[in-house]
Amino acid sequence: MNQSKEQRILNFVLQNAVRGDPCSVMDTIDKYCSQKEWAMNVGNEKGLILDKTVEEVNPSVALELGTYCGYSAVRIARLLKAGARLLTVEFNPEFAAIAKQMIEFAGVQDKVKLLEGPSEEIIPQLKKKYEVDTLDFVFLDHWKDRYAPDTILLQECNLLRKGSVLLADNIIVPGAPEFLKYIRNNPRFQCTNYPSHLEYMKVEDAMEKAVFLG
Ligand SMILES: O=C(NCCCOCn1ccc2cnccc21)c1cc(-c2ccc(F)cc2)cc(O)c1O
Ligand SMILES: [Mg+2]
Repeated sequence: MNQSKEQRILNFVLQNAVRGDPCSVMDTIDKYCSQKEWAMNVGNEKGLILDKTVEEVNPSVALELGTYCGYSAVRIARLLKAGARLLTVEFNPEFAAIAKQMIEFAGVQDKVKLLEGPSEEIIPQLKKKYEVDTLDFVFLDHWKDRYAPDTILLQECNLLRKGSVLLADNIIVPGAPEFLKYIRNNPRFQCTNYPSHLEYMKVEDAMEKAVFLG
């Protein structure tokens, strides 16, 4: 049975990247997806915005919604301090299996917990089942129409504290209009927009940072 694009990306990494070297894994994925097959990794341009935000927050507990092949999980985990952890949620079992191998090859598996399932089921489990108190950082990169409802759900589950930082991908393409409307009109969030480009393309995109004010 012929391979999926995600399997081809993983194979290219296994054959060309340096095991245990997260930057080598990121660069190899970016090389494949810019030269051979486009894929929806956050990429290096928006990835630098993600890096700066993670370094600024220096989270002890981070959540990612939308693992895909594990590119941004590796990107985030490589910057985490000793003892800090990333919980990353993937809905698609095939993608989760690819991401697990990607994360292990990069050598960041001790910092990453990959959770399979829909965000609306997993978010309410974070406190009790996954021993989370509050989240310092949340990267939203899953279904764009889930950004707003999941931001509301995070608040309802008391998972945000004063200063928690949300960073959302794809504000322009594919777009998250309901999220923008919700977050920019909400006095409990301080928002910042970061213009950029769609991964591997000359198409405009942007990220939105939202700091929870408590
Ligand atoms: O669609 C995108 N991402 C989402 C994947 C499914 O996520 C589903 N999913 C993952 C966890 C999870 C948890 N609960 C529910 C659903 C959950 C996405 C799409 C594009 C894109 C841009 C231009 C195009 F022409 C075509 C596509 C770019 C991106 O950067 C993206 O992130
Ligand atoms: Mg994205």
